[in-house]
Amino acid sequence: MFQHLQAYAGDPILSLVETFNRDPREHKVNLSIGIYFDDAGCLPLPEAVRAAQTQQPVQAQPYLPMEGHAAFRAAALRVLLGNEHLVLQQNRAVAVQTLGGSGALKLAADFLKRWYPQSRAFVSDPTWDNHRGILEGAGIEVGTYPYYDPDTIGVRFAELTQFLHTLDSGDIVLLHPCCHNPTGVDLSPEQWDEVLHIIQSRRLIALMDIAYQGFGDDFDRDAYAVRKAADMGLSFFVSSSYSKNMSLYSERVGILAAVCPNAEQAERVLGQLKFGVRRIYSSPPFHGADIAARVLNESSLHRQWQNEVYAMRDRIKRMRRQLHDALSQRLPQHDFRHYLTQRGMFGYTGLNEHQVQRLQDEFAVYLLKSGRLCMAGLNSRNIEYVARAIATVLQE
Ligand SMILES: Cc1[nH+]cc(COP(=O)(O)O)c(/C=N/[C@@H](CC(=O)O)C(=O)O)c1O
Repeated sequence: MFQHLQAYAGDPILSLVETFNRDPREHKVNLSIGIYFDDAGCLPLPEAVRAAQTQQPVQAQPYLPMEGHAAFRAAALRVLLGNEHLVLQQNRAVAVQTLGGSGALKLAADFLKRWYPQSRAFVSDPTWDNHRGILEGAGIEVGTYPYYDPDTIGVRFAELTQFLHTLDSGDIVLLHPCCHNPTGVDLSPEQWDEVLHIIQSRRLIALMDIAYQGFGDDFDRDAYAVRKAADMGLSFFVSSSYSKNMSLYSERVGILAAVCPNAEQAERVLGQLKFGVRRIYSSPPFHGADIAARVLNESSLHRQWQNEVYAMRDRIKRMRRQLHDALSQRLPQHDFRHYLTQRGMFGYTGLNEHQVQRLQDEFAVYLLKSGRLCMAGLNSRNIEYVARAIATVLQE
C-alpha cells in the first residue's frame, strides 16, 4: 500500500538532533537546535513559569474554543503591540492560540493560500529551515529576497529594498522582527521604516515571525517592526512563539496575530482563522497556554519572567564575547567581529559544509550545515573546547 512512498530525507535541524542524541561520545556539544541551555548545560524552567505552573488546578479541562485560551491570546497581543496600542483599543487586532510558532505559520499559510490564492511568498536569503516547507506545504509558491551579505556581515539592504519594489500587490513577505534566524543580523529601526513603507506602498502582505522576543534588546525594542507596522495602519500577520522565552518548547505555545483595517474585518479574519484551526487540529492544548496566561497577566510574575529572559539574553551575549575572544586569541589574523555583532540565539559562523562536517566527525561539535551555531549551547565548560575545534577546522 505504501511502497510508492519516498524515504524521509530528514530535517536539517531536528534530524541532526537525533544524530546528536545517538552520538556516544561523552564530550559531544550540541550547538545545532535553537534551545536555550543554561551554564550547567540544563534546560532551565524560568521561576516565573514554575510559579505559574504550581498555581494550576489539577483537574480535567474541557476543549478550549477553536481560537484558544482567551487570557493568553489577549496578553500575548499586548506583549507584541504594547499594552496601550490604538489597534487594541479599536479591536483591530485579533489572535488565535496556535501550536507554537510553527502552528501559527501553518495557519497563516493555509489562510493566505485560501484568501490570496495567486499570492507568492518571499523569505529572506537565508531563513529558518522550516519557513519554505510550511509555506510550500500550503501550496504557496516561495521565492527569496536578498538579505545577508557575508562580505559586510550585514544586510544587503539596497538589494532588499529594490527587490521588494518588483513584487506584485498581494505578494507575501516573511519578516523576522528581531534575532534573525540563522544570521543574527537585524534591520535597524530606520531600515524597518523604509521596508514597511515599501510594503505599504506596494500593498504587500507582511507575515512576521517573532520567536525570540526579549533575546535581542528587550521586549519592546524587539517588537519595533510589529508596532511600527501597526502605527502605519498596515494590515499584517505575526507568528509569535513562547517556546524559547518561556521554555515551553514541548507545550507548543504561540499565537497567530492579525492586525486589520477595522473591527468588522478583524472579526471576519478571526472567524476564518478559527475555521482553519478546526480543519487542522480543532482546538489547541490548555496547559501551556494557561501557564503563559498566568505569567503574562500577573504583573509580578510578568516582571520576574522578563528579567529571567534578559538573564538568558545576557548569558548568550557573554558566550558570544568569550567565543570571540578565544578564537581571536587562537587566530589573531582572523576577523571574528560577527560573533559579537549578531543578536539573539544564533551565530552565523561562515564555516562551510566541510568544516561543519569536520567539527561533527572529529570533535563531536554539532552545528547546522549552514554554519549556524546556537550560542545558547555554549557554557563555561565547553567553550574553550569549541573554540579549539573551530580554530582547527578554520586552518584547514
Ligand atoms: C524563526 C523561528 N520561527 C518559528 C520557530 C518554531 O517555533 P515553535 O514555537 O517551536 O514552533 C523557530 C524554531 N526554531 C528552532 C527549532 C526548530 O527548528 O524547530 C531552530 O531554528 O533551531 C524559529 O527559529
